[in-house]
Amino acid sequence: MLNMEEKYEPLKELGSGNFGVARLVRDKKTKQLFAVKYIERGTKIDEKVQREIINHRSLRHPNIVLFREVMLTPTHLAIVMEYAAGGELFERMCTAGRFSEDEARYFFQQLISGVSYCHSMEICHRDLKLENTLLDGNATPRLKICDFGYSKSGILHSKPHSTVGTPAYIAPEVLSRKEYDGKIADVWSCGVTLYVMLVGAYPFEDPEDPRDFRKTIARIVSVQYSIPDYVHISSSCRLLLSQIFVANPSKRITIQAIKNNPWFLKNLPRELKEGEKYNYENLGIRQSAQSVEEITQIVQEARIPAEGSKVSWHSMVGTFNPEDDNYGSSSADMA
Ligand SMILES: Nc1ncnc2c1ncn2[C@@H]1O[C@H](COP(=O)(O)OP(=O)(O)OP(=O)(O)O)[C@@H](O)[C@H]1O
Repeated sequence: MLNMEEKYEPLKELGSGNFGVARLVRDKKTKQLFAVKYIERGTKIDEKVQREIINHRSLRHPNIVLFREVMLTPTHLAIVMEYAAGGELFERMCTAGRFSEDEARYFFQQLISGVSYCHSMEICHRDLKLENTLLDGNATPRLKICDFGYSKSGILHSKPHSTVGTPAYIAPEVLSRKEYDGKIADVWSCGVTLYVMLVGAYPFEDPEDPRDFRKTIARIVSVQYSIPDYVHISSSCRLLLSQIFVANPSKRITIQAIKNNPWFLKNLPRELKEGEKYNYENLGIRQSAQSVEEITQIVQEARIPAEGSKVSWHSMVGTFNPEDDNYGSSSADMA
């Protein structure tokens, strides 16, 4: 079996996250491009990493970055996945300032399509946000949900109760520290994503004091948001936002109801309509041939620190501290 260096040629760095770096590589045989996330071997490879990989592996949908395989390098665990050449949707929105309603709907439809699929596989994402959605390289870009670091499977894992996610995107019930339904909490985060695309700002942040986490929390819990006068949003879109931003999860609109909402259905691309099958084989991308057992074995092996490396005692994931007003928009595990 080929090792990482024999199989893939490294091309450039794509960026770095909490866990490590991501690189663009080319399959030496097929010449196809892939993105690889490298996580240092040793204590950084924990249950969460394993969960991310196993959950990601089971998903196969045009709006979800496709998992390909995991490999070991002498120093890192390498997660090979579909390369999204269009970069982060967040960057695109920052460049545009905000999106028109039609543009926002175009991306929102794809987001909901991907999330709905995840939920049908009994996986909730728990960290949906603009920064975790990438775009492919097409002229009419396709949205790709990535980063399953906080995902939970209803089959493999217990019901979520820990406060994870990114403050600006967190649903009220997630803040309560009681058990919650991860799928319904995902709906709220999709609503925040839609608002951010339309307005170019976070719905529950005080524009005068955006970094004051306590204020944001208070506004989330009391569902206090408004749409600035200078932003034109149709009444049907406002209605949908108001149906998503409902504090009581049992009264919040469901993904299924969003998919039947008139605003959502406008200009819905054919391929997103129920029943349309998307064929990855046409793109020449084959999904992972690795079994769950093989992946588990590789991940277990990656838990052993690389020879000669210093043992890292702390995981790189910082514990969220509400006292720290520099939380920014990055994800944090607040359990
Ligand atoms: N499949 C991919 N295709 C293209 N670019 C990617 C892909 N996956 C990640 N990237 C880019 O690589 C960078 C690092 O990604 P990574 O997932 O390691 O961290 P992150 O998402 O920024 O943060 P974290 O995982 O810590 O929340 C990001 O800027 C992201 O845009």
